[in-house]
Amino acid sequence: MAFAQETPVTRRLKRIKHIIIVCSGKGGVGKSSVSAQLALSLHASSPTARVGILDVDLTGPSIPRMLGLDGHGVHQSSDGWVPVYADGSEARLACMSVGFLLKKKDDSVVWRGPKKNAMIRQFLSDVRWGELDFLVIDTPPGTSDEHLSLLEHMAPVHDRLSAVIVTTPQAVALMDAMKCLSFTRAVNLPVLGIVENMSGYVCPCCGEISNVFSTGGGAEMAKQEAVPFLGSLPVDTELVTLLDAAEPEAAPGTSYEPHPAERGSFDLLDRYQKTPSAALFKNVVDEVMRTLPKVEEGSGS
Ligand SMILES: Nc1ncnc2c1ncn2[C@@H]1O[C@H](COP(=O)(O)OP(=O)(O)OP(=O)(O)O)[C@@H](O)[C@H]1O
Ligand code: SF4
Repeated sequence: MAFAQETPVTRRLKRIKHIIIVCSGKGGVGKSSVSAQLALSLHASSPTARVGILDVDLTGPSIPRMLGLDGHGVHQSSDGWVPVYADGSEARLACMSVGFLLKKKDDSVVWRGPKKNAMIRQFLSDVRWGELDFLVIDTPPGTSDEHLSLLEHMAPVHDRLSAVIVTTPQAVALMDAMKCLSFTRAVNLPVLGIVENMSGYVCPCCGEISNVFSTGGGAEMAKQEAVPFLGSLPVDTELVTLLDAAEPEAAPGTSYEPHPAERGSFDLLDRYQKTPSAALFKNVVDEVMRTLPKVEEGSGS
């Protein structure tokens, strides 16, 4: 697609087919883990899928840890920032996060709006994503400056944008998810669907899913608001063990000292596929694939 006026942002984004913004009304409902799983599952959906994940949760970047990429840094090439690849030399799962710019992973980011806006513009204009089928964007909880900056900078590619809303089944989370949905309507951002996370509990012994608390609120909300329901994901202890403890792999007999340009070599992709969550998330991806053409067609009209 040609743009009326090519800008540094459109120059990068024109080679990205679909951009999925992951939002939640409330913190801690699993937005980052859903973003990470969406990227991992889209990557696994085809041997040629090219996926990027951009973490714009600037004050709480958790994507590097979840993908086992903590400790990596950003490498500057003559053509911009090189993302860190979570799948090693295959280079089909590219990741960029403010976490890669911090000297220490526990450093905090205390920035005002203009600095956050500049960082987001730089992520969109300077990262050498190359051709991507999907770019998944993990955003901060609620509706923030970061969301507005993203939408402003990506206005020329608005017809490729859509949102996934993550909620948990509890009433308070659903109320906040409703606010998130109102925001997407106010800014004319098409919604791919709602994911209900932490819906039930997978027994680590037998894999049976028990409904410890209420479930089904996300599906009900989707029905009432006439948006697609993408699926329910239970609390999965295997997933926590994998994503929360993900550490970069050290070569045998060495300590891990990543070079900024080094690519990830972590076997997280294979291990994720063996969790109960991966099988359930495949249904979410199937729904995403079904909904995406309808949503994008609608946004272009
Ligand atoms: N389905 C799940 N099963 C088990 N643990 C989960 C699940 N979803 C998320 N978690 C865990 O819950 C915690 C919070 O998840 P996550 O960081 O994804 O939430 P968030 O909504 O992005 O939070 P924040 O508000 O900090 O951005 C993490 O430790 C994560 O591993
Ligand atoms: S779900 Fe089955 S294995 Fe798990 S605790 Fe209950 S009875 Fe035991």
